[in-house]
Amino acid sequence: MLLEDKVVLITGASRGIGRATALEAARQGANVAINTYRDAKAAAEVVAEIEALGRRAVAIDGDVALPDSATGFVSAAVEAFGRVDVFVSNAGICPFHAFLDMPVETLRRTMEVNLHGAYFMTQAAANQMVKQGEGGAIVAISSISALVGGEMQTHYTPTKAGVHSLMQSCAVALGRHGIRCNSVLPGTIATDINKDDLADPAKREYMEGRIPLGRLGRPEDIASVVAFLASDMASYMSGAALLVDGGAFANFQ
Ligand SMILES: NC(=O)C1=CN([C@@H]2O[C@H](COP(=O)(O)OP(=O)(O)OC[C@H]3O[C@@H](n4cnc5c(N)ncnc54)[C@H](OP(=O)(O)O)[C@@H]3O)[C@@H](O)[C@H]2O)C=CC1
Ligand SMILES: C[C@H](O)[C@@H]1OC(=O)[C@H](O)[C@@H]1O
Repeated sequence: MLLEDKVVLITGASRGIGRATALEAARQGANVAINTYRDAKAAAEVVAEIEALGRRAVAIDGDVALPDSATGFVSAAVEAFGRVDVFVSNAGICPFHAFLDMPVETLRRTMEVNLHGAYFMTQAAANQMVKQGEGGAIVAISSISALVGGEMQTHYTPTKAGVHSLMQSCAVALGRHGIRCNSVLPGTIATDINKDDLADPAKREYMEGRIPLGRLGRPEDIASVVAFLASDMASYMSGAALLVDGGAFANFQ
């Protein structure tokens, strides 16, 4: 097992990639603290699924856009499990919208959840790891969108480039403490975040057609890579970005 007896914290773990990552961490032997936001029922289900795998879990409610949610999440996790070994910054939103009439509030909220949220949470987790003095691993879910644009994602793609950049700078800032910081760049993974966008059969077919492996990603495709980066198997990786997209980025023509 890659994460035996580690304490793993994950934001936005009620569903999608966060949920799959929480379950994979438990399968790999970790006890898991999940941050959730609006869906207490889904949070309770994830906790029950982790417990069914024989590991311990707690769910802590909080909007990642608020600095207090970060300190609250980390202190609740430490209260439950005594320490933090791995932090996964996953929570994110992507309300598709055109550029020319982007509502200010949509731009602001996307920046605050995706980028400020990753910043506050990473900072709180890192402070706990530094206090423990035994290093740690931080993995942020960035995106293929850190590298390429999207017509309806002008507010979103900069946050994903920012998350990747945050991990690079944190790798520099935290290396002396033995804390590794890396990002994962998923391609198109079928989750609720793009359910409406991909409900258009033409858009779905186009996106699938871009992928050499011939299918959209599944949350589990990302969870296994996060587990690897969080584990000692990746002990000399820091400041790196792993693209997990079925080959989509490489497919120019
Ligand atoms: N799916 C994809 O194709 C890709 C996704 N990503 C990134 O992966 C991450 C996860 O997305 P994905 O699983 O697809 O999407 P989902 O919509 O399935 O899940 C998003 C999760 O984030 C949580 N969340 C949203 N806002 C907040 C908030 N303010 N505070 C705390 N939690 C919040 C949601 O909680 P709640 O249930 O309460 O709303 C939910 O658990 C995102 O950062 C996304 O940008 C990157 C590349 C591709
Ligand atoms: C929400 C998008 O469908 C998804 O998220 C990303 O980061 C990529 O742009 C994916 O296509």
